[in-house]
Amino acid sequence: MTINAILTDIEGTTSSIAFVKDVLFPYADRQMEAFLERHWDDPTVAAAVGEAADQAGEALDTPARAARVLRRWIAEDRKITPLKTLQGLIWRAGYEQGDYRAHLYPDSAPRLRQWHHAGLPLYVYSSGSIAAQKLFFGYSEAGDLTPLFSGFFDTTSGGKKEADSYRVIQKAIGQPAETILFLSDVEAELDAARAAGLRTVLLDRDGVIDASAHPKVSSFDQIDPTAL
Ligand SMILES: CSCCC(=O)C(=O)COP(=O)(O)O
Ligand SMILES: [Mg+2]
Repeated sequence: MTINAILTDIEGTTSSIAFVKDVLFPYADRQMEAFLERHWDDPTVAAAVGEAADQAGEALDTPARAARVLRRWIAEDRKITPLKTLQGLIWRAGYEQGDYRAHLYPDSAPRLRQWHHAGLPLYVYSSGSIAAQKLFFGYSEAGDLTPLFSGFFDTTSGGKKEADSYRVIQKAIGQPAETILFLSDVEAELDAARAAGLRTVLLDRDGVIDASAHPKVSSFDQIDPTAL
């Protein structure tokens, strides 16, 4: 069966977990309270804080109270949409000021470019907000890769371990499920994608996974969409 589109995860797949955990998350953690103080009346920020309050089940009526909950969620790596929205807004300044550029494994950008130039539409599905994904690939170590992508999906399509999320994404991509290849480093995400009918490949970047129910590679160089 031909592959008509590739849907890729970011953290642990195109890019290292360490960049997200050791650079991006601490940056958002450090800036959260000051950012909320500066932007408290911004409608996007106010809506995200309101949504966070609903999910936390407590009043987040000051920047300090909101920051305490949001920073705890960062430490717990919670994939909660309002947290992801606020992280994306905070990371923008870091990218624009040149504090960091997004990490990419050496094989990621060349293969993404090759697949794009071969006419294969590429999509991203990450727990990071769509705005954060565009910043990530816009300010990557390999330059601006955003033109390579035909679309971006985040937790507003649902959680990455839920099969329904992949059904939503498949409909948006508009290709038969069995012609969409999903790339991820997380077995539970691949299980959910497979349950929705997508093809799957597990990225085992550090070569530490003994066995998987999914085809397993350690590099994008080992993926040939025409041979799947
Ligand atoms: C878009 S960059 C930040 C990624 C992020 O916030 C995250 O939680 C990583 O999630 P992923 O689904 O890419 O593993
Ligand atoms: Mg991942």
